[in-house]
Amino acid sequence: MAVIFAVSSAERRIGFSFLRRMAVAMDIRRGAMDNAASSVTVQDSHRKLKTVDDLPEIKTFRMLYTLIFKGYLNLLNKRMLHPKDSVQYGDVVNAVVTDFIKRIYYLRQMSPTGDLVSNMTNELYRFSLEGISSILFETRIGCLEKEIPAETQDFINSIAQMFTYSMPVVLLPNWTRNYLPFWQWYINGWEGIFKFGKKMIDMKMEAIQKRVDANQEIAGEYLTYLLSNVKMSSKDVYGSISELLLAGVDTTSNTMLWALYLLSRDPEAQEALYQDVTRVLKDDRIPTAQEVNSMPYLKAVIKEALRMYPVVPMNSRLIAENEVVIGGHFFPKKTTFTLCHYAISHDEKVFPEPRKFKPDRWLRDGRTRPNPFGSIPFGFGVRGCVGRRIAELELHLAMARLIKLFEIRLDPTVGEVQSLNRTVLVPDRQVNLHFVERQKTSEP
Ligand code: HEM
Repeated sequence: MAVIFAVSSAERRIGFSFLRRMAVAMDIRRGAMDNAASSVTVQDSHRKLKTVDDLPEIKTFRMLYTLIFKGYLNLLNKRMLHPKDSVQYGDVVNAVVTDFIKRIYYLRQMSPTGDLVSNMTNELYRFSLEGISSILFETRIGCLEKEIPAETQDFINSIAQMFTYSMPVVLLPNWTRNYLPFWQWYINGWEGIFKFGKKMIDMKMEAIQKRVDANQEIAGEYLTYLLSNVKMSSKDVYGSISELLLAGVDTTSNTMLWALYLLSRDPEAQEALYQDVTRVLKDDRIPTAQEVNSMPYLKAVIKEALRMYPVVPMNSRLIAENEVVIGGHFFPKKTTFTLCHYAISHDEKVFPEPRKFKPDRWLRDGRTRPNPFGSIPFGFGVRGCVGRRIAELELHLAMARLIKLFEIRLDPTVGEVQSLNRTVLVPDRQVNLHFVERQKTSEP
């Protein structure tokens, strides 16, 4: 039995319920729950304060809902959700991985031991932001350069500012906004994010227009597709790109961090991963997105890291229309269910030895595999994660190349890392890793 937190917004009271984990997961699969997410509550509370148009973050929520109700999400999904679509971003992601590896070499050289990279959270954040920006904006923004361009640094600071103050903004009563500075700092963060996003999108629009004027073919990936698709207004493009940008950075970077941390403590798993990758990549070639499909252990490592540290540890569903009985408990209409992915994916009935890193449990080699709904780190259904395939592509391509080049060892000063829930699951301390080079290769 897991503790699943159920909030009844209809009766404006909070209740706790003991539910069977799988019962809730199964109901999501059957689509018993509505598709609205919990952010509605935040939207409603903001709406009381000012009109929707006055507030940048309301615009974001509203745009997300517009995207869903106008069917735009399908448009975004079309370009992202399916493995065959995400494959087209393989080269873009690989170019970012190349620069990330260059940076790892540079940082190692600068370290006293010649192989240490400190503060991996920070380095992986740069990697993820560069990765998702290069997909969304179709241009590089310089996060992996030795000196980050000032404009990009402002953008990074704005994201941090918005996240830092989102907590006090949600927790404090609305009247405090006139007296305390948090609300304004939070809004300023959003403004910085939109300013950067808008500039990137406008630049792309200008380039597309020039090509149209010159009767040239329009070539490009994600943004070009959205901008040249008549169904979507530029305002909706600004909103959706900003949303994707925010959702795609901390999630991917922290998952990569947990996977590297787990591997650094498990030389056997690391060796199995090395064998899996080198079996496919016999020379110094860069793996393609398709080749990753022939690396089952690599995929299993990422699945297991997401099971142990589901980076989005909770997500919600609102049952809007019907009352339901789950696990013998009655829930009225308009009950918001918050699923605790962390509790679900540590159920020992589904995952024996749940606290042990065992990528093998995911292998399709004849063994009984866990119930696929035992771990659903990307959520499920129409409101499941839009960026799943992009995230997996980034994680798989980066991990394959890192493990081929280096043996990863945890710096002994780090100790046992605990996870903290800060909306995403983050480490409770700075994680430093030694990247011990395996052999000389043609990588920089
Ligand atoms: C390891 C990486 C990631 C994990 C574990 C993750 C997990 C999740 C989860 C659990 C949800 C809620 C799903 C639900 O309610 O059923 C979600 C939603 C979402 N994710 Fe991700 N995510 C990741 C990476 C990304 C990336 C890279 C992007 C962007 C490219 C992205 C974009 C989104 C968006 C836009 C939503 C909202 C979808 C909606 O509300 O309909 N995510 N993600």
